[in-house]
Amino acid sequence: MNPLIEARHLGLHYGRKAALQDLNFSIAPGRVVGLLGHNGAGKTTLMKTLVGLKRAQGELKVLGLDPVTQRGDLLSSLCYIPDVAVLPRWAKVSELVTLMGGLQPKFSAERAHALLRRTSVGLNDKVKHLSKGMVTQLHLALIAAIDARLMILDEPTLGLDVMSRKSFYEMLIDEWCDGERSVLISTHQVEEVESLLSDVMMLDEGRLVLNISLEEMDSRFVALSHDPEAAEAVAAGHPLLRYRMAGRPAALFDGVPPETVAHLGQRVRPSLVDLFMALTRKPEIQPREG
Ligand SMILES: Nc1ncnc2c1ncn2[C@@H]1O[C@H](COP(=O)(O)OP(=O)(O)OP(=O)(O)O)[C@@H](O)[C@H]1O
Repeated sequence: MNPLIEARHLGLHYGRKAALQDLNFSIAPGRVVGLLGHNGAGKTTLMKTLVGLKRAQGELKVLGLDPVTQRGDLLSSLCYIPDVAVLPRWAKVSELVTLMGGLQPKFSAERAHALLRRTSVGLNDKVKHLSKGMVTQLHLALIAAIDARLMILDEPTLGLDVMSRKSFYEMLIDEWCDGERSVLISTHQVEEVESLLSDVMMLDEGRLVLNISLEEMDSRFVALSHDPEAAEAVAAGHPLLRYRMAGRPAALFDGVPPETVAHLGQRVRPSLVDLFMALTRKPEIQPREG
């Protein structure tokens, strides 16, 4: 199957600042990919590049098209919610549905109505009277009613409470993902999205430090939960990260822990958050030695 996104040696500078550095990746159909990274890691820049709002060096094909020179064609098969997404406050929901129908040939008003029935947003409501969570649900309903192959969401649930975030992701997975379409979602809610994702891409200061399926992640990374007395001996095995898991010290290894330390604790499954911390930690959050 042809990948929906194919990027080779992507790089982008803002003046002297390297925002994206030599990124190589592809996204196949039917994937739900999480794009994780600290503030300023380059997530928004990458997403803008994928939708043709920024021009990067290197080779990039999205749905087989060049996002800058073939942007018009690309936007007919791609949905994108930017991090600063806004809907016109004066508009009624029904007016937005009509507007979308005029703008997007692959938009289905019927589908939008069906999606909106899952939410507490009414067709006669005005955007300015909706809560932040309702506006986000409305936005997703409008975007998910487009029969596209790829959806790009930049921190779609920012500022929403936990219930609104949950219902947003439920609607996305139940109503839009069909095994053929792919979604790329950037988020800081690493714990919450872990169960939704098929793959994860981690950016750190513009570099792709991990690009892996959740299945591969499970088989590749191992955490060792151990007694406090074993801390020094475990540290000698050069783990990626030392941290605490369920109140006990733990160490995260890329691959099986070395024989010298494997017997010192119990092997446990590391979470995505553990891995994120290990691969992208900033000096201020590194565990203290000793
Ligand atoms: N228009 C711009 N001009 C100059 N520098 C920029 C511009 N936009 C972003 N940057 C810089 O590029 C880097 C990547 O920024 P970007 O917004 O892509 O990160 P991000 O991962 O989306 O961050 P956040 O999680 O805070 O939204 C940062 O160092 C940022 O300061």
